[in-house]
Amino acid sequence: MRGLAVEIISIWQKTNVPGGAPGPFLDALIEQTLSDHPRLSHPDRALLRELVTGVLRWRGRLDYAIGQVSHQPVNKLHPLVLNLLRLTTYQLLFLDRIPASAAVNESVKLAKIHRLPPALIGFVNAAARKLATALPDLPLPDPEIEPVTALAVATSHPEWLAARWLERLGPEAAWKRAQANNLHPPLSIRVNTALISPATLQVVLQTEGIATESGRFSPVGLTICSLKQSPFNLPSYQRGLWLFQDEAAQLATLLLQPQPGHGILEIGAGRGGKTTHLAQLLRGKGRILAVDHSLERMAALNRSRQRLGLTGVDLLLTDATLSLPIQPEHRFDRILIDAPCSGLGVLRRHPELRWRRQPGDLDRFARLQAALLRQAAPYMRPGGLLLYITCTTEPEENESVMAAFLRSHPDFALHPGPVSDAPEITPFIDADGYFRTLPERHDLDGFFAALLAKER
Ligand SMILES: C[S@@+](CC[C@H](N)C(=O)[O-])C[C@H]1O[C@@H](n2cnc3c(N)ncnc32)[C@H](O)[C@@H]1O
Repeated sequence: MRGLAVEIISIWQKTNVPGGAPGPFLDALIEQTLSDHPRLSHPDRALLRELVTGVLRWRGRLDYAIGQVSHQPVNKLHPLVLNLLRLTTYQLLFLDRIPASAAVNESVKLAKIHRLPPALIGFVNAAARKLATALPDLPLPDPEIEPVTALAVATSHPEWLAARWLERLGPEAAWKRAQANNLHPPLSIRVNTALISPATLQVVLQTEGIATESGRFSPVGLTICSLKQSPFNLPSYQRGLWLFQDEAAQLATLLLQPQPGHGILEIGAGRGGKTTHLAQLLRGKGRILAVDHSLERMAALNRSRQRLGLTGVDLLLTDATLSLPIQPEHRFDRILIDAPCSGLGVLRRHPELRWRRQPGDLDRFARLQAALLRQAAPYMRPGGLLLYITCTTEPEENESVMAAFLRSHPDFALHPGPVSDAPEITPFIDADGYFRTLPERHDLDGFFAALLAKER
């Protein structure tokens, strides 16, 4: 298991260099490995996930500890040696069910299996032993003396993010934000209300051995209490009764208030988390044109709509920053821009993203988001609604993009007042009229949404 974990971590690191072309998602690498090893037991599968995501979540803290016992700087260590030591340190710090001696011996065994030269095997052995002895008393940087480094190391975030949040939010809120990013998110699912009600699905899941609770915020959400088997083999999943989705995403979609019979344009449909929700709300009446430039994601959306038994969705594979292949006079009742973004609001769900992102990414995404809005806006009918959603907490991709769009599109305005179709949204609308969910405040993914109305 540990060998597979190190392999996945090493592949992710090699293919996701900050500033380089985007590589495969960590989730996809884990899923691929699991499907290549179908005989792994459920506990082994769970352990593999925990080791891989745990090491990448805590990489900053682990590297700090390794740096304290290594005579070489961490960034100069052989990549495999570093990943073996990260795995060992993670086990020593966070997994008390694995004895320290076993964690140390395992790292040496893996170094030998990978045929590292004897000097490097010796280095792994010595460093792992030192870590096992030193870790319990290893002091962390003092927040009074080095506030940025202290936050970055203790909560395992890159220094640029720690510095940015300390400056913008102040120390208390910055620490809460960073700590919340290291908690495991609840297992939230969305009920396919085209086929079943939330209450009935709870009963069905109970018969399958899965206890659930009602969604805390979303009227179509349930929370799985604990999962001791692969959820994807459950009959209820295969019959399309539900899908995994954070409640923040469910709430954000409700803002658009689609009505049966509506024509909806969705830019950035991806794997269709929100497309399929919109299709549920249309109740088979109306059409959604789901646009994305990723063939792999459109294929996943296609599979998802089939599994969920939803109709009325047309797929358009195109780069939506360029002029859209839609009749110029065509108008939609609703437009959803589910914008590509830095994902800094979903670090608890995708902990590895924090090492992938760089400060310059925020402006790069803002330009992309502005281009998508610019191309879609002319297709809005007067009196219609446009919803802009991101899963980032950073103003460059949220408020600034909206302010610039509203300046250049005076026929659009922020939708005033409460959302009549979805009263559960109201507590998440801030004083500026934006929808916002925060991991540290709501135990939800960090989403931002702005609902814009086009004048009649
Ligand atoms: C936030 S994700 C979509 C999530 C998805 N809507 C869901 O709810 O599951 C943003 C999507 O924008 C797509 N995208 C990024 N740049 C694009 C472009 N230039 N044209 C079209 N789609 C783009 C990405 O492929 C990605 O699927």
